[in-house]
Amino acid sequence: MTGLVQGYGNRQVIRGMDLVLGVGVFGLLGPNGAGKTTLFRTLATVTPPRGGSLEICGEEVLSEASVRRARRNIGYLPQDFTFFPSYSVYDFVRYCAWLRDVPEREADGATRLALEKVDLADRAKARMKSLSGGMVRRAGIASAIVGAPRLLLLDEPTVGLDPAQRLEFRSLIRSLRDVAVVLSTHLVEDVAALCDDVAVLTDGGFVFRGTPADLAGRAAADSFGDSPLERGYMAVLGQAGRAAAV
Ligand SMILES: Nc1ncnc2c1ncn2[C@@H]1O[C@H](COP(=O)(O)OP(=O)(O)OP(=O)(O)O)[C@@H](O)[C@H]1O
Repeated sequence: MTGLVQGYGNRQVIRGMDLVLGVGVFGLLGPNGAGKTTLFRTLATVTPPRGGSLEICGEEVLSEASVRRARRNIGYLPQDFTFFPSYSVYDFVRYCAWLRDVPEREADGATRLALEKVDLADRAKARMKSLSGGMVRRAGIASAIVGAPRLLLLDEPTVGLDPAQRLEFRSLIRSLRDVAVVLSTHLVEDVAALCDDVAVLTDGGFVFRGTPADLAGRAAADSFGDSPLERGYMAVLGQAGRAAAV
């Protein structure tokens, strides 16, 4: 994306953002209201940009036809995703495969594979409304990865997962090949465990981009936090806040 602008009403939320992503896991950190979900919705082509340009898999997203082509390559797990409660887990993921134009002859196999990857194969026939919160989140992850998208957008995917499930989620993400993953989280340990590249978003712009080790290196002697990465993150936010106040 180049010079991307996004907002609501008179309010600008993303202010002229440039971002190029390749294969790997890109972590997006930022406080509440920083614009992470707004950025995800724009990358997922749910909301057209107000300004600037967006290119997905080498094609600029402009016309309705280019949006449709882009969506075939995008797996998106929104922060609050919806589903038909009476659908079975299998039908929910299969429906998402259909929405993404996964070829008909591949859709059943892709659905089964996605359910296996999130360890829900044995619940395939259960109704969505009968699942626990963590299982619903795993079904959502399956709906995002079904059909092996090239761009995977995961907005706070680990919310509601228990510690064992979070570890399984990490190994699932590590097992993905040839995918650009964008992962937003409030848990810096997820970033430390998964990301090669991390950015801190605040007030609609990036105030940091680098490796998790670079971010940890930004910690100052008086920074808050229980780990080097948390202290680095808090230091970056503190510096951004002071700069904005000047
Ligand atoms: N539909 C909307 N209409 C108007 N303003 C909105 C809308 N959605 C989000 N906003 C505003 O845009 C800003 C960015 O919100 P966004 O949800 O993108 O932040 P976020 O970084 O995802 O926050 P969180 O960590 O709480 O999920 C916030 O000030 C929010 O109030």
